[in-house]
Amino acid sequence: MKIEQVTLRRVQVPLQAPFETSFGRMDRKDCVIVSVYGEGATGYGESVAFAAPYYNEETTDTVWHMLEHFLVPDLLSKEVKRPEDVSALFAPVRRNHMAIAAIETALWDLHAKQSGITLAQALGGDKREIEVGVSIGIEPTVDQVVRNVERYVEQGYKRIKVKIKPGFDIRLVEAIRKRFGDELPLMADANSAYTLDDLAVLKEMDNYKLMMIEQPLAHDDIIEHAALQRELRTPVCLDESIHTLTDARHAIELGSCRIMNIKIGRVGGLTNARRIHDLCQERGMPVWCGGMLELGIGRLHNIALSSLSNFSIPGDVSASKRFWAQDIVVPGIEMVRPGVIAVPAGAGIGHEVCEQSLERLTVKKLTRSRGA
Ligand SMILES: O=C(O)CCC(=O)C1=CC=C[C@@H](O)[C@@H]1C(=O)O
Ligand SMILES: [Mg+2]
Repeated sequence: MKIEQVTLRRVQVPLQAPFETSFGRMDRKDCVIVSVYGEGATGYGESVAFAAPYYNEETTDTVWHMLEHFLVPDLLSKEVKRPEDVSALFAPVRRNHMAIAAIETALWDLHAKQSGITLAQALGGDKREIEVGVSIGIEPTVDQVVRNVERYVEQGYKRIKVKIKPGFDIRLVEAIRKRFGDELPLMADANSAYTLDDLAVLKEMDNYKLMMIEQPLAHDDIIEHAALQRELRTPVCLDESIHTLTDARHAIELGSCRIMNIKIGRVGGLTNARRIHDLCQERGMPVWCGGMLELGIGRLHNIALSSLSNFSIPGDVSASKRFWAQDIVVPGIEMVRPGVIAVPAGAGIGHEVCEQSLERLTVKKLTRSRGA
């Protein structure tokens, strides 16, 4: 692969409406867009770290720092044959997975474009369409969340995920079941808000036929999740706890979960995401693709990844209008039928990136060239 230049842009975009989880409330996206240039093509990546370190330890500032001082200089001083080599190139770097993923995903896009194939094909995905779900934040009242669920059910989303926290859990799922019945594919995401002292509440969740409960316990735990899973009929799904292929293997072997959420950023890029997908497939564990309130670039990477066959549960891969008045990709991401998004047929991520919108949203920019 020829890589001649890299540009970093920090962009800030308001969300259509604030998004609240057990760890806080967000009202804008603040991320780094990476453009890598080579042989007349441009590959794009998008960092998924948030501005503050409450989902994981990375932030937009740490991502920028890692890219500027370590990852971009490293990449521009070495030869990379295939995007898979990037994981090996950055293997000596401890953690900072979201910074690594921001540039690794851009290289996958560049590689697919230089090869004239779709990103899904480059990854080995064969689905033409994917079923999608939506993630709904915490609101001041249960009624407001129920109204939001109604809106997204009407839009056809195939799976509804609601955010829960202690005191805003049983009442919520009970109200949703009462309004929509047991057939609605429903799950809850706790973002690590509980401990084993809350076992009674978590066991009560078993009464509501949830598809799964996501990351109920500590962000860095797989031991207590295994103990919890033994107590619950509802499958536990791990999100925050899985950073590496080894974490995934340990969680499977310990019985810490029955479903895995794969986020490209959390695991350091598409190569590792695919490895975890393959391992879960071998071990009979279904996976789905988690979202991080991405703009179009990140969403298109998620769509390509979701084209792999073991992504058998609809992921958090909602359409552009879920979060954005106007996306940075053209066309924006839309459903082709209720709850279904087409895997793009164009080379790489398959949609154009609107460079004008990017420039307008950019608050900081840096360009580095090979040999400069
Ligand atoms: O991007 C989406 O559509 C879903 C967003 C979402 O549910 C999450 C984003 C970021 C952090 C968390 O709150 C949560 C998750 O944990 O999966
Ligand atoms: Mg989650």
